Amino acid sequence: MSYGNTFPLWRAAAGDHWPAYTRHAFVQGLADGSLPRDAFMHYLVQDYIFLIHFSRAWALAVSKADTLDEMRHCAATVHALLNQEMGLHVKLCGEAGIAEADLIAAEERPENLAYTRYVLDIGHRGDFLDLLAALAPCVLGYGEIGARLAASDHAQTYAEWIGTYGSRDYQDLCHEVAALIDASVARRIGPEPQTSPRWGLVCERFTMATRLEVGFWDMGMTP
Ligand SMILES: Cc1ncc(C[n+]2csc(CCO)c2C)c(N)n1
Repeated sequence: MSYGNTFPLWRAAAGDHWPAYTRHAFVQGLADGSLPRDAFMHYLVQDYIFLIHFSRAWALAVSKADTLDEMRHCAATVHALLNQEMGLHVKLCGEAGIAEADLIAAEERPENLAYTRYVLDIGHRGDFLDLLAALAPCVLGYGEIGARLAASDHAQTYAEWIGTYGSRDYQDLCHEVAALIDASVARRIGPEPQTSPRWGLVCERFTMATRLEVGFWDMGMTP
């Protein structure tokens, strides 16, 4: 299973960093239910802050876009993040006795800050495609993880999380983002992107964001 044409190339360019992210011990713990509850709650609190800054990055993509189609897609993502995806965090944290005010007041961990500010920095100094390359591991990595875990014989402990990212809706979104990436590559680099001097740099953005995802899971395991 894969998403589009560009993503498999970027994923291959990331080498061992990709499985270090998608097959991390944190992910294994979600699948078999062995992840300690306090690690999961700590991850969710940090991820709430992560999503705030990620929304800012997608909003930056709206202003970096060249076409209305790109603008519409990115604006819809900002809306979905702020008004839907963060709701899962508020709900799961609420069930554990953590109020939304506590989420907003939580102290951001450096690994979290490093990741989102890296993406924002790439977005500020690069173009739309640079920004998409830095955003892609987040969206498509969770898509891969969700699809794999949902299709496996997973424990019920974290079934809601697995169900969110393994869902048809989320998988459809991943295919849409992959199509957005493919169109953006064709538009900005051309039909043979791998021969362009830009290609290596774009792969670097993707790889660094992948490494920062590994750091985020590591952080999740140390509440
Ligand atoms: C550390 C971390 N990485 C990825 C995601 C997943 N995610 C973040 S934003 C978004 C929607 C579109 O960008 C998705 C799927 C997460 N929640 N936390």
